[in-house]
Amino acid sequence: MDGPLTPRESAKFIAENSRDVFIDGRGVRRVAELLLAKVSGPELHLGGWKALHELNPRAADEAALNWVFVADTLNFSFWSEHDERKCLVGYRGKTYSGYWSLCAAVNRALDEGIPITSASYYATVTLDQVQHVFRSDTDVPMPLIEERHRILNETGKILLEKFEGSFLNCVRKSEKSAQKLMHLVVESFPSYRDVTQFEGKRISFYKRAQILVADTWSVLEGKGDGCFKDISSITMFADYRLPQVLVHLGALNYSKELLEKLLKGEMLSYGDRQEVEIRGCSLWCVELIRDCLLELIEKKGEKTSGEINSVLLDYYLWDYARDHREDMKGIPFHHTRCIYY
Ligand SMILES: Nc1nc2c(c(CN[C@H]3C=C[C@H](O)[C@@H]3O)cn2[C@@H]2O[C@H](COP(=O)(O)O)[C@@H](O)[C@H]2O)c(=O)[nH]1
Repeated sequence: MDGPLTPRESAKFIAENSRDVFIDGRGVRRVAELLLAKVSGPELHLGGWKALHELNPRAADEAALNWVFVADTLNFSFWSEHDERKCLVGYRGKTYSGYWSLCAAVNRALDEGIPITSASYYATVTLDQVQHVFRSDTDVPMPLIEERHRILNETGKILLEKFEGSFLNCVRKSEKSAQKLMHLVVESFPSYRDVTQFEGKRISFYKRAQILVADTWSVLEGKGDGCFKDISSITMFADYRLPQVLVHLGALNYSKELLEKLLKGEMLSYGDRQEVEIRGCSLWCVELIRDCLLELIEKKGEKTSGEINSVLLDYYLWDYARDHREDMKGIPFHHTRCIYY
């Protein structure tokens, strides 16, 4: 049986058939112009992954790669039903929420001597131990903690069986191809199979597999085993934050019916038509923003600090969403509880 459409093909197909989510061409251009001012700065540069985020590893070694692998294996579903009551993790004097609460908990465990990034540990870690490692400072636990436990055991066992317990071996098998690494991860680890249906076609987003490839490229600083010649074929990562920021910036719009549903906080299930349209149109929107930005760079002869690709645009927009949480309060994000994003 043929595989699903690639994430990029999926996004194009969804955007062409979407009924409740729309890309705004003027908004795309406005975002590209916002980004043009940043192309020579640190935010749109590979080095930003370490320079701008204190919780990310500083090193570019096997241990740092195993850190990235665990973080991206658990990189899903941090949103809470009531924003004022959520999981928080205090680490080295700062309090972290959302995705960063996961990273803070991983670093806290390592500081406590718990080898949470070692497959030989998490392949058989117990639920109690996982609840301890990812404990919250509030009475709201990290969402889907049982699923996280199941996925750690499953993923750890496979990493031990197929890759001698080291994600570096998985990276090396991909021979410096981002696409090969993405597909090797999806084939090897079931929890990364972010695939669903739309209008009778099998489509893929591979959100966690793509961000794993991107974070591998970043932690290895684009050098050695992380020198992916095709990193620009990786698309943005279809999560629940990027749609929110794209709507906030005017590049994406929802139908009245969908907006009302989201404002009420109604849940969408993984694979629902509207959930797929939100993810697919967001992905395609970032591809169009990238195309427009590359045109502007060409036209204006802007100096860039390296190759501009969808990975760096995604990182920038995700960080922008984090930094503009207050301004975005009125823009709902879609609530889907799943292990894929
Ligand atoms: N599209 C996209 N989605 C991303 C990320 C990241 C973390 N990457 C950072 C780490 C190092 C790099 O420097 C990146 O800045 C997490 N997520 C997703 O967001 C959601 C969590 O959001 P909140 O509840 O607000 O924390 C959840 O679905 C999670 O899977 C990204 O980069 N892009």
